[in-house]
Amino acid sequence: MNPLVALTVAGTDSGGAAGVAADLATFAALGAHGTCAVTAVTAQDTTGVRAVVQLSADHVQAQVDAVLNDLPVAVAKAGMLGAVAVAGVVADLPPGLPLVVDPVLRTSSGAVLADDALVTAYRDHVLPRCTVVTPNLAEARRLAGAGSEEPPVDVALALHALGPAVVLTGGDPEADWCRDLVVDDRGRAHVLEHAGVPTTNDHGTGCTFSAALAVHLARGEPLPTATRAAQAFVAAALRRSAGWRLGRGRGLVAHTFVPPTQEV
Ligand SMILES: Nc1ncnc2c1ncn2[C@@H]1O[C@H](COP(=O)(O)OP(=O)(O)OP(=O)(O)O)[C@@H](O)[C@H]1O
Ligand SMILES: Cc1ncc(CO)c(N)n1
Repeated sequence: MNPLVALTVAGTDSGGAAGVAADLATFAALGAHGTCAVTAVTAQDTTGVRAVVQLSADHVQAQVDAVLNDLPVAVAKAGMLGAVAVAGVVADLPPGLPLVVDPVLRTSSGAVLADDALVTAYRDHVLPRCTVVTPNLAEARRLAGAGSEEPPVDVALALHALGPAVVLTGGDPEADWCRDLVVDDRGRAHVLEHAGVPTTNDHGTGCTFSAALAVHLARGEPLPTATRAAQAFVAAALRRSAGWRLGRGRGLVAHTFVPPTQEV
């Protein structure tokens, strides 16, 4: 039997925690074959982003075409896009292909990965095309043009009004409970609460979550069920890396699935 094939359109993280590395590791862990179209190459580690080389929209399109013309891709996810023209490539993915968009506007270390023109392109072209968008609250407010006083449910509903279902993620290393707010395709809101894992080794959670969500949706699960499964996948990964002491900055969410072979 063939595995499900998933495509990520995203940037690389040289530290191996976020972006394409997280997506391919997550697809593999869930039994899917991962393919990728790289949008940008970052020089990045646990302390932050040092440099970014943006790939041309033509080259991103060429990677997408190579994959789609050869392999039976069942679902796509988009992470860092980096440029308005690349947002256009994502918006032009074949209309029937389910698409999860994790808007990458700024990293947790503070690097700005999207300017105002790219935010506008997300709002006008990418969100109306995608199946589900998975921003955190700061990203959701920026995409919706909402102020800090607007309640999260209203922000999520404003994004839903642009077209997609929404999972507004609420990861918090200090909270006993994390709350992800789901607005399904019919505009019904569900708060999906789960136990927080007390760890600051959480670099890469957003990418890992949206990649896991894409695989579960492609298997036909309704959005709340797929969200629960993706939450559980991230929580297990966070528990696995909670004791790691790797890097000088914010540590990595685990993408290893067998016990470590060497301690450092
Ligand atoms: N400490 C934690 N314990 C349990 N679940 C967590 C924790 N941190 C994040 N999550 C979960 O991980 C998923 C991704 O959410 P998060 O809010 O971290 O995304 P993000 O802010 O976009 O991540 P990133 O910083 O990688 O961009 C959500 O389901 C969230 O609840
Ligand atoms: C390449 C890349 N994509 C996404 C994120 C989001 O955290 C990141 N830090 N780097």
